[in-house]
Amino acid sequence: MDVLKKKIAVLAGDGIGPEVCREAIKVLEAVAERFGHQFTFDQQLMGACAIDATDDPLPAQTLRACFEADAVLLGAIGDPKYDNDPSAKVRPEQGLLRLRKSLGLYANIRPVTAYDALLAHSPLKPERISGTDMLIFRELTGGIYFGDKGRTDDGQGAYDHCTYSREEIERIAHRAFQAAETRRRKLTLVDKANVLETSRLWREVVQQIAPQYPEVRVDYLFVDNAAMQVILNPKQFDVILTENMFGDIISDEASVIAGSLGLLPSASVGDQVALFEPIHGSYPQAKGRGIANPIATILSGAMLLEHFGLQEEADAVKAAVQAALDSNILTPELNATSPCSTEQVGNFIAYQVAGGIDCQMYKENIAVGMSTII
Ligand SMILES: NC(=O)C1=CN([C@@H]2O[C@H](COP(=O)(O)OP(=O)(O)OC[C@H]3O[C@@H](n4cnc5c(N)ncnc54)[C@H](O)[C@@H]3O)[C@@H](O)[C@H]2O)C=CC1
Ligand SMILES: CC(C)CC(=O)C(=O)O
Ligand SMILES: [Mg+2]
Repeated sequence: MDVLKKKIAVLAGDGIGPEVCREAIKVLEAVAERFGHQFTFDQQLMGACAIDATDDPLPAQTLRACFEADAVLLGAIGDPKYDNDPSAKVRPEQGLLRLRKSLGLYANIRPVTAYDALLAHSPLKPERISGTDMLIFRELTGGIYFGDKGRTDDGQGAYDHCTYSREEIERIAHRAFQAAETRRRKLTLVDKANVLETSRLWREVVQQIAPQYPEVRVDYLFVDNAAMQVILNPKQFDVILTENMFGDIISDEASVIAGSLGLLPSASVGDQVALFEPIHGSYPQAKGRGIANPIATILSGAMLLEHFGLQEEADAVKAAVQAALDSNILTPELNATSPCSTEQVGNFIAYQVAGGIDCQMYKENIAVGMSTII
């Protein structure tokens, strides 16, 4: 087989970003070794670390590297020094939003799975969440996050405008319908059409597109009800389609079904280079402590492999993650009694991908302090 050569731009970012990216890269390197591919990783600055180095959260060099890459792997950005300073004019999140816009990443796809091995870790009743398998299509380059924002002239008020064009809705709606066709053929549009004009446009466009996908059953939920239904009866959902802010909120909420925010990956796609990132943020409280769960980023790596058309390789990563879950090789938020570190979880998954390892032996190695066996 020909050697597949791919260049991956890595924007590790802030907080736990570099720690979780390190483990995802380790796993992708194990994939390359086992399957005979060549992946090169081009590390670039974005977020608070980029502001520190260049005064710009998305330096031109970083953007150029993304355009020159076959895919982008992102950790997370954000730092409390900006979160706690509402007057800061330059902010890490501006880099992320500008990146999404510049790369045209209009569809953010967030799978939510209830793993049998973790059912007991969710605060939700196992029988309610068992078997959950939903795919959230979050619009990523429009809506209120990108509208005009500012303070009123008297300085006593503020505004954030929410706008959507028909075209912005159509392009992600088609992707969501196409995904639903390959799954359980149900699409739920989450909006606030009883109040918001933008939501009424979303309904109008989805109703117009729906006849092109006759096998897909469409239903509509207001976002407040959806927020409740997602945890009350998550199994009712197949594909959820929604706008930017609602998707941001609903997907963090849905991570409670999986058991941890540190488990949910995502793919952001558009017409150019695609980007893969965990749905969580920079979790600054965990920075440098080795407690961050790397699985969301590792699974984002699996989505990256699928994007390259490497299904067998992606399946190998998912199987290795499953082995970690089944063997309780997990970070402290999911395993309080015998927790593993970020690095140990990454090592185990990479080792599994590279050729397998006996789980019991690995646990014994961890117990005697051999944290780096790969
Ligand atoms: N895509 C991105 O880069 C995002 C960046 N942010 C930024 O991240 C910073 C922190 O924001 P927060 O609201 O605290 O959200 P966050 O997602 O960083 O953390 C929220 C909570 O989720 C849990 N968590 C998150 N990641 C985890 C992991 N890998 N393993 C285990 N538990 C994990 C922790 O309990 C944490 O307290 C802010 O500066 C924010 O702007 C927030 C969301 C997304
Ligand atoms: C800057 C935010 C929009 C990041 C975030 O919360 C996300 O993408 O999920
Ligand atoms: Mg979010």
